[in-house]
Amino acid sequence: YSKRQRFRLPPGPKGLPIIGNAFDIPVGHEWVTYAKWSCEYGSDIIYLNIAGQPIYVLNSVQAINDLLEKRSSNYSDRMVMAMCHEIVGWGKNFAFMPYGDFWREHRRMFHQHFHSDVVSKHHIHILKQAKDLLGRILADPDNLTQHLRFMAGASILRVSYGIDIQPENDHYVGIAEAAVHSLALTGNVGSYLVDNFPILKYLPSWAPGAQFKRDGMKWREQVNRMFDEPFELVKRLMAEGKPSDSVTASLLAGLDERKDKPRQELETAVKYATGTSYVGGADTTVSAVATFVLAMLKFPNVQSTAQAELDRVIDSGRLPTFEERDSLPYVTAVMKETLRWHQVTPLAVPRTVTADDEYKGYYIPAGSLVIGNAWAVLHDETRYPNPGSFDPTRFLTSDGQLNKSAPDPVEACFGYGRRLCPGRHFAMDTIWLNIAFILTTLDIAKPSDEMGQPIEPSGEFTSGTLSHPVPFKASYKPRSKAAEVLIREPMFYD
Ligand code: HEM
Repeated sequence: YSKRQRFRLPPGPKGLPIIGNAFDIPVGHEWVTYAKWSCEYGSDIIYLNIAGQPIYVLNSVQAINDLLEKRSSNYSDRMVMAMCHEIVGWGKNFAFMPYGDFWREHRRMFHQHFHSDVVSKHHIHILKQAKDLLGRILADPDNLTQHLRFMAGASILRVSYGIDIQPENDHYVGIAEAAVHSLALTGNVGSYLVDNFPILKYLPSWAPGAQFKRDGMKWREQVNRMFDEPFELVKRLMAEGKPSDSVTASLLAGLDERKDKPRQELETAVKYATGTSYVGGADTTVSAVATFVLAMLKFPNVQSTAQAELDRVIDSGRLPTFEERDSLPYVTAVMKETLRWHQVTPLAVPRTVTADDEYKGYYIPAGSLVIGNAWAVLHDETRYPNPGSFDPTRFLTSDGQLNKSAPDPVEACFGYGRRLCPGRHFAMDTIWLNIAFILTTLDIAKPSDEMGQPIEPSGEFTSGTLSHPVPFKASYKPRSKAAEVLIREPMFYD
């Protein structure tokens, strides 16, 4: 009896011998099923096991705070996946590095250039790309995702390496996109047999059945190019006495004072830390701004209320600035609601447990995978009533100011504890400004079909670590002649 008590596990679907819950886990939108199970089993912590790998899904803000925040030192490790991290080389991305000193070095370097007090030095690049986006949308309204990718990729590459990318077929974007493609193919636990049986990684590439090794080596080259090429460019320019104004150049310059570690080791950390920013920052921002546009189609009253606020605060003929953020609480609430309504990363990035633990009388062995279900937290009716509705007023007081005591989606949408997204300030500034620029200048509406009927967006989202709105059509019209001029005229940051 005492042994059974000691190894008591949380409730969850029963599963089959050996393979466990392999067939219970839904193929898509797992976050919704996990939240449903949580209600059905009456437990905010759910247990699953896939072929012997224990998985704990946390479905409440309390469980997430208790484990991923308060016991962060035990819950900050990542699972090493043989295919993605080792063979293809995505282990260079510090978001996937095991918890420890090596990861800490990268995180510290990244933090120096993206924490809340310094992120404003990147505003000029965010402004330029947000303004550029307006013209692109207007010129080619059917390719929103492509324009958002340009906006996000261009600002992160400029900030990280000082690279101004070409409007079409840019070399560095091409390299990064090719590399990121392999992350989508290999990044999910269980996509490759070698993840469950790591011994297979020692198979030679030529061996029958080792196609994964051959693919892996090809993808590895792309990943290496993504980390190496822009970094080498910055180094070359520095050697020629023409250092770029960039995070990489600044971190490299700072290494001259470091005597605690060999130079080569520190340079590698700079390379990996800045290389991670494109992967962490490009697609995530794309998803968030696309979600905002989708919400404007489905909730036109929100769009008009936000535009009324902008018209009140911003004189006609100019764009909002970051300095005016405090005077635009409704626009800020739209950004918060965008991040809450649908999460870019509904299950964040899973953790592994370093040492055996116990929570609410349940046993959590070392090596378990722990998933914080951000979607469940941000759709918890007790904290966010009527969670399916896009309602920015949930973050406002009755007199229209930001309500400091309302729950904030940042509690879950950027992850948790020591591995909380370090790019969140940059991300929120980018999303806020793009929302403010779009609402100031453009009216977003459902386009009409041949019969003149409005085309409804499906309102669906893709599955995977990163979730995007399924592509939808929208029409965009300048809100006035002045807005049209504003979009076309160069600004001081162009
Ligand atoms: C809407 C935008 C974004 C969302 C929703 C998002 C979300 C996340 C999440 C959920 C994690 C994992 C946290 C955890 O394990 O608990 C993460 C990690 C990370 N993010 Fe973001 N992110 C966004 C934008 C960015 C941007 C713009 C950057 C870079 C400028 C960035 C850089 C990173 C890095 C470097 C990590 C790894 C942190 C670590 O493992 O220590 N992210 N992000």
